[in-house]
Amino acid sequence: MNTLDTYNFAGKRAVMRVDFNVPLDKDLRITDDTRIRMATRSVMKILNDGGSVVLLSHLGRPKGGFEQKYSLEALVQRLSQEYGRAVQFGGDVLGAEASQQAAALQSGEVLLLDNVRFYKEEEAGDAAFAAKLATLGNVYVNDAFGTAHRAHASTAVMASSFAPQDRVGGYLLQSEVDNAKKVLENAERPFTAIMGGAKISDKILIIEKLLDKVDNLLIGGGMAYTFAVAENGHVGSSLLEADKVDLARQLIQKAKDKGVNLVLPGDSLIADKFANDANVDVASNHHIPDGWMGLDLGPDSREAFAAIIRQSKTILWNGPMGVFEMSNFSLGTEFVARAIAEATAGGAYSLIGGGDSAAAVQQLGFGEQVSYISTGGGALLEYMEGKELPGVTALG
Ligand SMILES: Nc1ncnc2c1ncn2[C@@H]1O[C@H](COP(=O)(O)OP(=O)(O)OP(=O)(O)O)[C@@H](O)[C@H]1O
Ligand SMILES: O=C(O)[C@H](O)COP(=O)(O)O
Repeated sequence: MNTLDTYNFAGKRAVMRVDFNVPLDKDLRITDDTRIRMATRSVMKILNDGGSVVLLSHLGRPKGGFEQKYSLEALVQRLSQEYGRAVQFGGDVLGAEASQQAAALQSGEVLLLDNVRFYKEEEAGDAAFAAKLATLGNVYVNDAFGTAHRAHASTAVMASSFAPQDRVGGYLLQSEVDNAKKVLENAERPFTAIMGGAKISDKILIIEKLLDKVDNLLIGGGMAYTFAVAENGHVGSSLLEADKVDLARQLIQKAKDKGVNLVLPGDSLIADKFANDANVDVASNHHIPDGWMGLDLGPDSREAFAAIIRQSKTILWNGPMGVFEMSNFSLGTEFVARAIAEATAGGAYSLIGGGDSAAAVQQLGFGEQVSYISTGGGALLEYMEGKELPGVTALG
């Protein structure tokens, strides 16, 4: 892959795919700007070389066609502040204004175009659409790691409109791949993976893959209750994927066969409704009363999880341990985050992936105390599953 450091952008106009799919509140204010900040080094390298930049991104999942709530216009001010110059907004990616503004860019200038997903052709990976996007610049830079698992027009297909030497991987893309490789290929032992979040169905492939790699696999969050049922537990009204119980049973058996220490929570904080002001109690994960649901790790499990994490040398974490958005059910996630920070201070390598776990680590103030927080959710998991990332492959 060509890297930014080996390319001189003086006099060049880079069309750069970034993943600025950042969360916005109802007033269209950015609530987490991590993905913006993480791409800044790449943008500044091009500008400092004397090049100009045309930024392409998606935001959310529009139906195809303009929708204000998915417009990247909401980012212009933040980007201008980030790059220390007025970022121009060119609107519709295929509009006349966009191509005129792109053509008129001077050295050191930045143009942001609107959401590429306002065209259905983006997600379809349409070749003609991709070729039009490619006319916006004379060198293609992809720094959109978070979207590298999508074979879309702007993330992969348009690369082929450029000569191989003019397809460049950005710093973020490169460092994400390097960090993921470190865990996949050179993990120091004990290697512990912590999986949480809502659903097993999203994470089956990664769990299976990890069983070949890790010493400890800790499973928390909503998906733990399907495993509890697989062990003949009673989980009340906790989150349950009834059609995945057999699969959970198979994963438990596979872990045994492979000698992996699969750890399920022994207890949970249970609530009588899905709300922060619910009545709360503690129960064994196998004996949750009817009408109650497990919303966080219980006191024994959070200690047990933390103890294993503290003794680990490589740690991969994806998905919160409970409904951490509600303050009364965030303690399990906080224990895990703190234990990871402690292990990291003691020399362990820790990689955090997934939008919610990354947000949790930042919110709890441990952002600076882990080795790497990935900007990828699905992209990181797919890479870890051993799948090729089209966004990376397209760069050659
Ligand atoms: N016990 C539980 N019951 C219900 N929901 C839960 C439970 N534990 C965690 N969750 C929910 O799971 C959600 C996160 O799951 P998800 O699988 O999306 O995590 P992620 O992989 O970190 O995030 P992303 O998909 O954004 O990358 C959170 O909203 C959290 O409230
Ligand atoms: O947030 C993400 O994971 C990326 O921006 C990809 O978004 P998508 O899942 O809508 O393709």
